[in-house]
Amino acid sequence: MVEQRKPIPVAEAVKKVIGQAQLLGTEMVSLDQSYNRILTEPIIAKHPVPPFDRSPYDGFAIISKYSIGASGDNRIKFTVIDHIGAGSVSEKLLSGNEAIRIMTGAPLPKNADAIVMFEQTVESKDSFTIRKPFTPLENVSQKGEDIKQSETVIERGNLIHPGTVALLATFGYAQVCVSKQPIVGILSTGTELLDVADKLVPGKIRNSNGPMIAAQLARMGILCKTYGLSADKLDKSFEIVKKAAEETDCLITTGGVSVGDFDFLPAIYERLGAQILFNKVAMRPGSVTTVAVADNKYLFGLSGNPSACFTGFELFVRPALLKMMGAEKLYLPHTTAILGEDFTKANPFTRFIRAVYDGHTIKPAGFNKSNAVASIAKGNALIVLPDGTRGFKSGDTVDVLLLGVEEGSALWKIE
Ligand SMILES: Nc1nc2c(c(=O)[nH]1)N[C@H]1C(S)=C(S)[C@@H](COP(=O)(O)OP(=O)(O)OC[C@H]3O[C@@H](n4cnc5c(N)ncnc54)[C@H](O)[C@@H]3O)O[C@H]1N2
Ligand code: MOO
Ligand SMILES: [Mg+2]
Repeated sequence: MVEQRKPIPVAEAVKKVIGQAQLLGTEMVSLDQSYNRILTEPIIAKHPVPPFDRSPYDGFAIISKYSIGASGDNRIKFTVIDHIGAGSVSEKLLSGNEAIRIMTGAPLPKNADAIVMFEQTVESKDSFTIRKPFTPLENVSQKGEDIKQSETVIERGNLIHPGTVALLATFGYAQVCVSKQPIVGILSTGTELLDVADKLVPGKIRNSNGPMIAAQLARMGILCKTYGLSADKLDKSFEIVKKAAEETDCLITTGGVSVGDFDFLPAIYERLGAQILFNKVAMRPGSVTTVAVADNKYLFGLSGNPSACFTGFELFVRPALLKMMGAEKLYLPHTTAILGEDFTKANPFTRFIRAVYDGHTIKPAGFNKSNAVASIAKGNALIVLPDGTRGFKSGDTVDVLLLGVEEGSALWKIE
């Protein structure tokens, strides 16, 4: 008799998975190695930004009150007494209608309080005239206008992206405290599997799941240990899984999780004494996705079917690894979009359809069965259709999860 499995809703499955995450420690990395890592402490402003009042334009620094009364009919003249570029400080004090020629980024001279852009002047040798009055602080980039001293600019748990790198550099973080990364193993199970470089022979296919998952991890900045291929032999597979689980924080297997005669992952989990969090999710593809925990380590039993495998990674593995790294934004960013074509197939389970999203409209990325490969390659998003009996029409608004976005969302929006 085939085993009857009880499907649980996707949201519940996600919750169960992230509930098991064991926090990894922290480590220091150099700033140039910090991209894509998770900050373990907030970035607090060590000084104001900018650190001094400065000129945002190429022009002249003046004392604004000496420009009062300037107009087209009454041009006021200023005499230039010094000349500075960014990186230099003028030691001169202005008096009356004196000005300092100043370039963008240079600090405002001591008693100047306004900047006149070159375009606002008529220049002669060592002097210029203006035709409008300037107010105090006009055209001045003020100290702290971007960031106040001691302000928490970025909270801990955020991903370090190029903007974060710029901020860290601004405050002089040559070393950055980030969370350690999980050691993740990948094992592709299936007697039918060949290596990428192998020639096709009858009944066999090349392993596409292993390299795909390695790339999904790489997209998160995580390296992996590859355990290669394992034929569907219970004892042998058990030994490899046991060893791989010992050597990693998280082992991702693909294939062998369903109810087939050669689907041995359920038996392997049992032999390991692993706690099964679930072995059926009310979703398509990936309904047979199984997640277990043994010795505080994750065992992700992703389906062998490529689209199911891909989806299982994005929905479950990704947030779990991010949670282990102390990240706050665990989930694929959610949006809604207009369905660009009919999708009439009814859904007994929540359906995740690999799709092409152009920022407004979204369309399924072609052949969309669980065993499809092309749609994974073509898609940049997942359409999420709720369970129910009706199909969906072109023009309907649908839920969308975005793929490949650097930083995730703190909220899970799918039931
Ligand atoms: N009687 C039932 N049969 C099946 C059920 C079920 O509920 N009752 N579930 C179906 C669903 S849904 C899926 S999905 C698959 C899941 O199967 P497994 O996770 O056990 O995976 P395999 O049987 O090992 O392989 C499935 C399919 O994927 C191909 N595959 C496997 N590994 C790779 C790889 N590394 N690269 C590329 N392709 C791979 C494999 O050759 C099979 O074609 O079970 C259904 N059956
Ligand atoms: O797990 Mo299967 O992918 O639902 O089709
Ligand atoms: Mg199977």
